[in-house]
Amino acid sequence: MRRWRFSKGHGTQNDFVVLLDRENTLDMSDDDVRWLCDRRAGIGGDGLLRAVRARHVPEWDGDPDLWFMDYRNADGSLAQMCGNGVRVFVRYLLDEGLATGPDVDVATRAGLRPASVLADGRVRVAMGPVAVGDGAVHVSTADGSEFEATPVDVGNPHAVSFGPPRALDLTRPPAWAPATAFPEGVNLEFVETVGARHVAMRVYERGVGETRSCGTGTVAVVAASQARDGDGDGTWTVDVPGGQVEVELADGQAWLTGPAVLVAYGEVTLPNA
Ligand SMILES: N[C@@H](CCC[C@H](N)C(=O)O)C(=O)O
Repeated sequence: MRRWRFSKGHGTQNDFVVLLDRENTLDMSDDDVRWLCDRRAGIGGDGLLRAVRARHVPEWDGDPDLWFMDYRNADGSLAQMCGNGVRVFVRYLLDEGLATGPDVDVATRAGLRPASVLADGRVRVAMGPVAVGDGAVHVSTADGSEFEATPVDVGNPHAVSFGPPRALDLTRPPAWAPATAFPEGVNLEFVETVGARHVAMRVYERGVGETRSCGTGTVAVVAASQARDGDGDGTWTVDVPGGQVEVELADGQAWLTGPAVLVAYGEVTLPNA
């Protein structure tokens, strides 16, 4: 019988199961991830964060003593980065006494992500470089809406469509073309302007479906908006269905600030493999 301790947390209602696997002994399968993230049969979450010492991760060549955030989407797939996940991960490490704050460096598949807990409890993460791609990708949603989306790389792939997102049908996966633009899939954001440096968005996440927030998606949306408007560097407010975050852009680098909440600790018995 496999019985694992877990936590459950969220960042602007993008929610995660969190597991501690210090010495990489859990032997977690993709089926385990899917079951843990299942909202009816398991615990439920948009994704899973496994905390493992970086020395056990072959693709990590930085400080081996850091905590590595092994992020999985709810469908079991790996992703390079998760902006809301990093904030929740930092909150988890601090609450569990696994790191000391207010500054915590997190190793991810997209590289090092230095984070700081602010006086108001929010977590600010250095998200690294953001690259807005040339050209456009065609995106269409289930209700028949059509967009020319801007590709943006935030360590993971995004395509940002401009137009009021409220009425879009995101219960079914949007289509995008050409397929060669994103051979490993893409996260799709739909954004509208609310005011000066203030936008609202919805997102359809690769490996998950529509979620109530996506941290890397908010960064992609701000970078695409800045490029479109020819705006200078600065701080933007992004409304998502699950709350609000701040994104700062300066010299092609981004910082993401938002809440990180842990709501439960427990023990879970996994079904037999
Ligand atoms: N929700 C995350 C992004 C998670 C990964 C994404 N679905 C992908 O596959 O790239 C965030 O907050 O950034």
